[in-house]
Order: sequence, then C-alpha cells, then structure tokens
Amino acid sequence: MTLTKLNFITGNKNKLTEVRAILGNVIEVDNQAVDVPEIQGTIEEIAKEKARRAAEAINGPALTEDTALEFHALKGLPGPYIKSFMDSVGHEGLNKMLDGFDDRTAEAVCTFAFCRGPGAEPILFQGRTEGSIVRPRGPTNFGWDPIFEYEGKTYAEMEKEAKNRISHRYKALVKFQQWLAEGQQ
Ligand SMILES: O=c1nc[nH]c2c1ncn2[C@H]1C[C@H](O)[C@@H](COP(=O)(O)OP(=O)(O)OP(=O)(O)O)O1
Ligand SMILES: [Mg+2]
Repeated sequence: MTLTKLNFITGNKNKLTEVRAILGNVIEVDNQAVDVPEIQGTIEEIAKEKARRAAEAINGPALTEDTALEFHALKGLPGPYIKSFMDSVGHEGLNKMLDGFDDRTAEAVCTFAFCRGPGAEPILFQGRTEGSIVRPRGPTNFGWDPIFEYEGKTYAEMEKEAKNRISHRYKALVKFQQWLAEGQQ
C-alpha cells in the first residue's frame, strides 16, 4: 500500500505545525486529535503502543509521535514523562531538578510510530538532539522550548525554520521520509 497521505493522530497543535512544515511538500498530513492513553515503559514501548491504539481508534493507518526529554544527570529522567513534569513543576522546577548537578546536558527525543492498521506492528523513526537545560528564554508557546538550549540559543529563541533543521523532530522525520521514498517496506 503506497501512502498518499498521513493521518497524524495528535492533540498537540505545535507538533502538527512542525510536522507539516517539515513534511509539507512530501506528503499530505491530515490530523485527528484522538486522545490516546499513554502507557508507562521505554520510549519505544510507549511510542509503539500509542500507534497501535491510534490505529484501533480510527480503524486505519495512523502516525503518532511521542516526545521525551532526557536529563543525563538523572539517568534519562524525566524522559517520556516530561509532560507531567512540565504540567506540575514547569520550566523553573525542571531547572531546579538539575541545580544540584554539574551536568545540565539533556537529549530531546522524538519517536514517530507508523501503524498500518489495527493489529499491524508499528514501525519506529527516532531523532535525538543534544542540548542543555537553562533558565527560560524566548516565547513560551511550545512546552519546554524556552529551557532547551542548542548551540547558544533555546529552541524558543530560534526562528521556526532554524529549529526545524536541527530538532529531534526534524531528525526523526528525515528517517521517515527515507522510508517513504524507499517504498515503505
Ligand atoms: O519540540 C518540542 N518543544 C517543546 N516541547 C515539546 C516538544 N515536543 C513535545 N513537547 C512537549 C509536549 C508535551 O508536554 C511533552 C511530550 O508529550 P507528548 O505526549 O509527546 O505530547 P502531547 O501529549 O502534547 O501530544 P500527543 O497528542 O502527540 O501525545 O513535551
Ligand atoms: Mg501525549
């Protein structure tokens, strides 16, 4: 089955905007904001289960994505649980978690999962970008962008096009585009 468009199942408008900006002229990206329960486990297990459940929910091919933020000093935590950390302690709390450590480096991880339909095994495409956790700088309209610094600028301070050339999401979508181009084996 050659894909002519994608159904990206996400409730996050910022993710959708970036995916469309990065994939825009490669393939049409539709969206359904189905709320898919997220299990606990490794980044890969969470990403696969999210796609399985999305494909079940829409009874068709589904693309999902799970984002993690791994603090090296905390052995990868918050990792895939970054959303609840953001919602509870925010930018300042996430910084405070590292104030007791010398190492403020972190890794942004984006794991796309494509599931052809109910019962199919999801295929993963992962991108990682190294950065450092800093006190917030820049616009606060996308999650932890203001506290993730890459080569001197936070994601929030970057022009959108600049972030979309180096981000964890961009790197994952490069792999996805290669898979599309190779005929989706
Ligand atoms: O590039 C990013 N820059 C800053 N923050 C980001 C980024 N990408 C995801 N995030 C935030 C959104 C959510 O607070 C958490 C990941 O949780 P995650 O479950 O993957 O996202 P979500 O629940 O917002 O949307 P979805 O419906 O796709 O699950 O990190
Ligand atoms: Mg989510």
